Amino acid sequence: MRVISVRELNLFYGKQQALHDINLDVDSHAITALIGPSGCGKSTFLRTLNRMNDSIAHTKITGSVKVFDEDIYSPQVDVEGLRKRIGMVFQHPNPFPKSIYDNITYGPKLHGLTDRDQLDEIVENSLKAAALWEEVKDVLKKPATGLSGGQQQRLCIARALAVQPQILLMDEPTSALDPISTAKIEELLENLKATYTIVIVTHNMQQAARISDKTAFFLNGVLVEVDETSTIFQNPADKRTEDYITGRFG
Ligand SMILES: Nc1ncnc2c1ncn2[C@@H]1O[C@H](COP(=O)(O)OP(=O)(O)OP(=O)(O)O)[C@@H](O)[C@H]1O
Repeated sequence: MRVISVRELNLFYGKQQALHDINLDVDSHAITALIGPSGCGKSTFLRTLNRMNDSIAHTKITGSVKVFDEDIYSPQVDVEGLRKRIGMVFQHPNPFPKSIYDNITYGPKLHGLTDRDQLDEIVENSLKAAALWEEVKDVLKKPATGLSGGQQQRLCIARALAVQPQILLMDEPTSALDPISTAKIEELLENLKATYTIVIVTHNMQQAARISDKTAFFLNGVLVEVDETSTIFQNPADKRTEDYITGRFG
């Protein structure tokens, strides 16, 4: 099933056009990887999917982004509600300077949940889903900032899951992590896709090849090609994709 449908999307930072006529569909319960050289517009595109670009001054968008058939740029859209449905995890783990427990309950409390038992359950379920529960279950009241980088990133994933999103956007979630933490998060994403739809920006082509079902290749703000990941890496249709994945540039 198609969850996100982007049509003729253009994005301008002031006079500079960063995205040109993007058309892309994202399937449910799959991992879609966005790859391409630095500055090609991957992060900009990712931010358009939950309106994170709203907070950047002088940004203009044309075209449409539909999530579950709803145009997310229509004036009636409740942006806070939208971001509850479409969670985001960033490149550098950014836990709040609070306890592990309070990091997870922050979102649910913001949305009005106060029942202690329900909050406890959310903490346990989210940490289990993010494969962190066993490591932290006895130190839930300790500061999140005391965790390792890889644990902090899994905590940020758990925090995103705590408000029960339908879609997870991830902007290079492992680029600041060591290989063991990266492997743990990749394994985690494989498991999460049974429940969530995931769109991930990655600089690491092997990572895209390992974990994603579909891969979209961006170059200079243009979506050059999107296809099954195996096709993109073994038999791309466009010469520019082939040049990039074989390391001829970027
Ligand atoms: N907040 C901003 N204001 C103005 N221009 C921006 C802003 N963010 C990005 N850009 C420009 O838009 C273009 C695309 O940048 P973007 O960060 O989306 O690329 P990227 O592919 O994610 O790059 P990287 O892999 O280096 O993170 C670049 O030319 C960049 O300079």
